[in-house]
Amino acid sequence: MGTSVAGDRDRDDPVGVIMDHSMEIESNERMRKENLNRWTLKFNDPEMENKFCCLREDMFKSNMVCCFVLWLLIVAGQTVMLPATFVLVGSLTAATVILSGAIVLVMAEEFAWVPASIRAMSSLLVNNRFYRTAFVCAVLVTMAVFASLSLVVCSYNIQTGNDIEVSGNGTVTTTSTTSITTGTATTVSSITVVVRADPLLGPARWERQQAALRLRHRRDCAQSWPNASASPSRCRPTRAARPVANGTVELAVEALPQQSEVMSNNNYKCGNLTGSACREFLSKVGCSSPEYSVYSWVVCLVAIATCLKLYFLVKTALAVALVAAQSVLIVCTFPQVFSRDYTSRMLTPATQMMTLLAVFLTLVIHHARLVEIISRLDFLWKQQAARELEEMLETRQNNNQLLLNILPDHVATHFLSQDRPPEELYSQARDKVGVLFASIPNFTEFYSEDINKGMECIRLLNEIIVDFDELLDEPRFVVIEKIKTVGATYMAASGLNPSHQPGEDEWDHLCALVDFALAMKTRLEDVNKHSFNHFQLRVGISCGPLVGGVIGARKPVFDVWGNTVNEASRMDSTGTMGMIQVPKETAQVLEARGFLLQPRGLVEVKGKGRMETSYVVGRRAGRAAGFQRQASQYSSLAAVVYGMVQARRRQTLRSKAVKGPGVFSPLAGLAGAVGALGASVADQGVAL
Ligand SMILES: Nc1ncnc2c1ncn2[C@@H]1O[C@H](COP(=O)(O)OP(=O)(O)OP(=O)(O)O)[C@@H](O)[C@H]1O
Repeated sequence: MGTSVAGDRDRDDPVGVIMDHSMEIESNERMRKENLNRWTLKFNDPEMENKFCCLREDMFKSNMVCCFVLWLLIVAGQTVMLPATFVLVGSLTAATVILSGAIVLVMAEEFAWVPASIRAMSSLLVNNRFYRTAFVCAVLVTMAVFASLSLVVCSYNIQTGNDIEVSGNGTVTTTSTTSITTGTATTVSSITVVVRADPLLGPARWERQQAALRLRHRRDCAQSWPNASASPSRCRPTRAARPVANGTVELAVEALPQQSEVMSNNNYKCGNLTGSACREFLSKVGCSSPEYSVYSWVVCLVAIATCLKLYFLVKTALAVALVAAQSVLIVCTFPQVFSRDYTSRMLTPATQMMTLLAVFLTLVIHHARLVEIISRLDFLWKQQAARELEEMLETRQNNNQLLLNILPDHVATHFLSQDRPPEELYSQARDKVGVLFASIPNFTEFYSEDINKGMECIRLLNEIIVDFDELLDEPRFVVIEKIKTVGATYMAASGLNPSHQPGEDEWDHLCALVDFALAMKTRLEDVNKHSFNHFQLRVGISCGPLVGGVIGARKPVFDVWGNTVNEASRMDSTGTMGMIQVPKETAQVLEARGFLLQPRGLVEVKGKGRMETSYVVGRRAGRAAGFQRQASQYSSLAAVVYGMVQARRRQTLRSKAVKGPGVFSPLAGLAGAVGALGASVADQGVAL
């Protein structure tokens, strides 16, 4: 699409704009060649074609309304320009009613008051490409057929003859008449009487001759129009007799029918009337502008073009069929209408009309092809954009998951927030935090590089650590954050997250930390049972103030520092296998909260001197853990997700173990698990 490049470039720079434009064209061209069939413009990929065909067409309704407006334009044009005969008015009214019904059907989906069955039909029409196409074709054909009926109105059969003999005293007269066949009746439209004048006739005789002629004409006129008396002007000679040549005079009388009496007939010709006489006659009978029928067809072609989403081959077929039918009407069925004497022009009316239709046909086909290409390319771009967006969201979700697994929830949230100042150092000082160091001192005895270069030992250590991690998924340990593992030492802290509101007791999290240490011991005993080992846990816990933060530009880690941390580490290193050692202050806090403690006495601690410490034996009977879970939804979801990652990882590790020893790669396993997890979380609609 080239928008990113365009975005960077100065929009006022004409060279940049031209380059962007040409890049866009080139990329569209490439996309078209790669994906679309050259002739049918269908997608090369059937699946893509299927998807495209199943798209709901939002413009269908507006296109149909547009067609209806164009029909009203045809109606207005024909009503104004053509004689308002029964056939014309009837056909236009019928077509308008039919098309109105079609529009109501199309729009029915929008209105609640329309019966449900009609709304269902409407919805089917809008959503199903096949029905939609058939419907549009039916509407366009209806428009074209009814627009063509105006031609029939212009069709009259005008015949001429010399069937009227007028004789006077001693004079011989010939007449020529023009008659119009209207339906079954033939009426005389004009009589031209040529009288050979008798030079011997005196003025009185000549007058009598004229009177006789008028009389005769009135008789013929009355025969043709029984109700001529109602409109005597019809049978009145239109001009006085005039001498023509060589002693002859011409007396012309015209009896023109009223427009309302003109009936249609398929055989139309101007008889022996030519040139201006023909045009004059036609203007009197009301069919002086047959080209308006052709203009109506042109409007029908425009209506085809307005149906933007109609498949271009269907549009082409419709337009070609319409123009072919119209050509047949012009050339074969009604040739007289378009073959009047237009000697002053270079092209006959028929040729002019055919040229006009050919030009519009070409335009409509070209437009249809362009619209089809654009809408299909647009579809491709949208598909690509949707794919990229999906990938982007997945990557983002995976990144978030990784961050949430690496950092404590509240720290990850801080780094994921949009309004965080860039390059800002994250650190936090907390007053009342618990720190735990839990090590397996006899793991070093177990570790041997003889078995698969130590991989099996690492695998077992990993199993143990994963077991400890799983404990953190329990709601009661939500206030505990794993900080890291150093060798076979597990380090965790409680009360770090400022968003965890303390309950009644601000040291609840410390109690949870001690419970966690007890649970770790139980887990390790389970591992021992299954692996026939005798690992023992040595735990040191301390509480007090510390500083937490993220350090490092590459592979940043969250860590904690301070005397409390050092003290906890020392409690571990100076502790006893299988025991939880705490300093005096921590022991007091725990004792007050129902823990059973066994004083150890004074212990020499590096850098501190002699410290009074105690062992935590467990909870006193009857004092259950009083900690109430106060996790935010965010962190509980993160815990669930993390648990799923770990479960998946364990499963992978176990299945690998069953298959045989292999190289263990925790990061690869984690990345794979996060990838799979991202999908599973997305499936469950969990928004983190
Ligand atoms: N953030 C931390 N992560 C891991 N261990 C820590 C951390 N902070 C302190 N310790 C550990 O706590 C112990 C006590 O630290 P302290 O700074 O008091 O002593 P030290 O002089 O560094 O002792 P040593 O020489 O035994 O490491 C150290 O063994 C240290 O490894």
